[in-house]
Amino acid sequence: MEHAETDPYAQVEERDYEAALRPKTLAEFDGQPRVREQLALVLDAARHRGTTPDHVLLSGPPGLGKTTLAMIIAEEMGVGLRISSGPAIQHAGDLAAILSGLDEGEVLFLDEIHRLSRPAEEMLYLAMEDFRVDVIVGKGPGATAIPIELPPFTLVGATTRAGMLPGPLRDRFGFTAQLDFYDPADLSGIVANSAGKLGVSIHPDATDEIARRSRGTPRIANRLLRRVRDFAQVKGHPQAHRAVARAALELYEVDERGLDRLDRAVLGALCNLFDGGPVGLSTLALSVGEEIETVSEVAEPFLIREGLLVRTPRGRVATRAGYAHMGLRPPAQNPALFD
Ligand SMILES: Nc1ncnc2c1ncn2[C@@H]1O[C@H](COP(=O)(O)OP(=O)(O)OP(=O)(O)O)[C@@H](O)[C@H]1O
Repeated sequence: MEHAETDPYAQVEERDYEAALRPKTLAEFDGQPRVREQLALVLDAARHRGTTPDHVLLSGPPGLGKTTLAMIIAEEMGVGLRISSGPAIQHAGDLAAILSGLDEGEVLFLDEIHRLSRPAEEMLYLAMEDFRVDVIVGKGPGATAIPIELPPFTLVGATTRAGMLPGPLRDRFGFTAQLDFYDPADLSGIVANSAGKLGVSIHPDATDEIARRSRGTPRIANRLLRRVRDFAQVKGHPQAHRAVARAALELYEVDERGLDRLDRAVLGALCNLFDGGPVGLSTLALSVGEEIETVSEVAEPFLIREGLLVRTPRGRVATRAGYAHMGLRPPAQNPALFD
């Protein structure tokens, strides 16, 4: 999903780094106060009733803490966690195997749940509602459905696109949370905590600088912290202060507002190649050599939120602020441009 690291060794390192920094409990989870409070209530209610918590749907852009929250739910309930994802489950049989292997009370985390195949999705309806799956044996008129009882479990589904989930699936989640981008103060706290876990000495000015450039996303904040830490170490600064953070982030092409290479490429292409638009998503993605999903789910939500780009029915359009940010002058006559 994320575009930054493509080297497999770097990916493993990145995963270990993320795992080391993941908050383990709800109390350690910074930001998203509403979601935290609501989720705490869902978990408390389940503890009171002595049942498994309701199924939970988490939606929001990548890197905001969906996987982390799934892990926290299992940790807080003192149960095991199984992890899979929509694209990994090709056939309904794959899902039946996962479900029937669950232990009582376990949490099943399904990432990218909007990408489940139709038969798997239908199997999930029954599993979520009645803790049962019907396994079809045989073909044609002789086929029979063998019901398999499942232990009660909690499904935690994650999606970057809640709108793409079919209604019947969405309706079967007892609790739905939309994760929002984090504000800089929360991100600054996350960076300070992460620095503490890593034993990195960092000045609050530098955590603020990192937070401001992290696009509202903890994953990016932690990643930028790593760049700043490396830079400070290599250049021999015992403490990372603001100037060190700025120099490190400039080196890695993260600008003042947090736009990275991909964001600038998308916005630059929109302004320079397409006169500000409107242009279709697939053409725009092609022009920057990226997957459509990467552009629409990683770059665009941030550019839209910053008021630099707008999605219209006719395609993507740059705003005047977008032009200004790229240091470009908007074309005199493009009636489609937004203010
Ligand atoms: N609220 C938070 N407080 C502290 N750290 C956080 C928080 N949310 C996320 N993180 C950190 O950000 C990183 C990414 O989080 P996570 O993997 O949970 O995101 P995600 O929403 O599941 O992303 P994706 O959709 O790409 O899988 C992790 O290292 C995690 O520790």
